[in-house]
Amino acid sequence: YHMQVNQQDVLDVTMCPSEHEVPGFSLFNFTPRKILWKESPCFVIEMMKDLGFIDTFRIKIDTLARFVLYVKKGYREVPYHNWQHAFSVAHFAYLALKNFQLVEKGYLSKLEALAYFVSCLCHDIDHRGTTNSFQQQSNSVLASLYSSEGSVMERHHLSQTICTLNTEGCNFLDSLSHDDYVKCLDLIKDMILATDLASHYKIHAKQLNMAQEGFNKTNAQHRYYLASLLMTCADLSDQTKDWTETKKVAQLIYAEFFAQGDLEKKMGKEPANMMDREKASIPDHQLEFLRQCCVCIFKILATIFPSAKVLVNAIKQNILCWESSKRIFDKYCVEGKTSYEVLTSEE
Ligand SMILES: Cc1nc2ccc(C(=O)N[C@]34C[C@H]5C[C@H](C[C@H](C5)C3)C4)cc2n2c(-c3ccccc3Cl)nnc12
Ligand SMILES: [Mg+2]
Ligand SMILES: [Zn+2]
Repeated sequence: YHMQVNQQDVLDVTMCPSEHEVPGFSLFNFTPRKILWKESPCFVIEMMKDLGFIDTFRIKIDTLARFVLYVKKGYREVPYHNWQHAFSVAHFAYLALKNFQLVEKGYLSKLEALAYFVSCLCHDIDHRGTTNSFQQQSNSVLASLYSSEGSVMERHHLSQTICTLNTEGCNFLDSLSHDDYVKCLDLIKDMILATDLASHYKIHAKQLNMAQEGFNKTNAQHRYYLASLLMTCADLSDQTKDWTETKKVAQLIYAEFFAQGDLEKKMGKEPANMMDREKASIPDHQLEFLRQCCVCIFKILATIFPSAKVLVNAIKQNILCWESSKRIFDKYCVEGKTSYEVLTSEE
């Protein structure tokens, strides 16, 4: 683990001009993918300053800058699960913290808010663009390490996060009290493991129940369900943006899925339909995913935070767009094009 981040890079980030006043930056319809890759580390620092973390936790900026640069280097150049995804997920955490006033209204403690933001930034570190089931199928090193506990990739992302914190000059949490430090790492563990979508499906009913009963701040289970919900919403936040963004993100996700499918075919394995570029019907699969998974999760969020209603509406809008683009897909697919060719062709 000897990737070097040079001192000049660290200085550039610590000196980032605070006039990063990008109009609409803290609104739900802002698309963080438009932030320049080179400037993104500065924006991470700006968001943490704006959220009050620097003062509350006496964070040294140059240590934080080095941590952020190592985390950014820790992401691979895969189509979807790259640094840009991490940055966009952390940006949603920033939006949620500000717009739902999660700390001000007592939903999260300041320490939980810090853990939430950091977990979003780190939740997919060193992702290879392949799924947990692929780790088992291919008997990867990560599977041999973690498959007995499940959530193979997520356990690896957590391990990479801890390793980065323990890298020389990167532990920006070292001014926390011992108890707060242990508590923070515990929270980061729960939050990163919560991003395994298979785990989300297991607690979805309980989260719905919690929202209907009414969130109880003194109930530890409720706090755990809310933290998990906030992680899943951040991870899926691309789906709450406008159609152009949603379509662009779908191209990246399926580029990853189909690359895995191609690999599985080479390994003599039969890929799942959603991974097979010859069989997948992208609009159908996306309509199912948005209707079965996304809308439900953001409706629970909107039950607790009424201002999240706009996010549910954005997803419903994207469902309509997938339905109308499905008609176009069906026409072209009759002519023998695969749905990926249609998705990536300029309309
Ligand atoms: C737009 C969009 N579509 C997506 C369609 C499908 C799936 C997906 O993993 N489905 C499942 C379906 C069942 C039960 C579990 C395990 C497996 C079997 C595979 C989940 C994810 C999708 N996804 C994600 C995303 C979120 C978290 C981790 C990885 C990813 Cl890729 N982020 N955006 C999207
Ligand atoms: Mg993940
Ligand atoms: Zn993710």
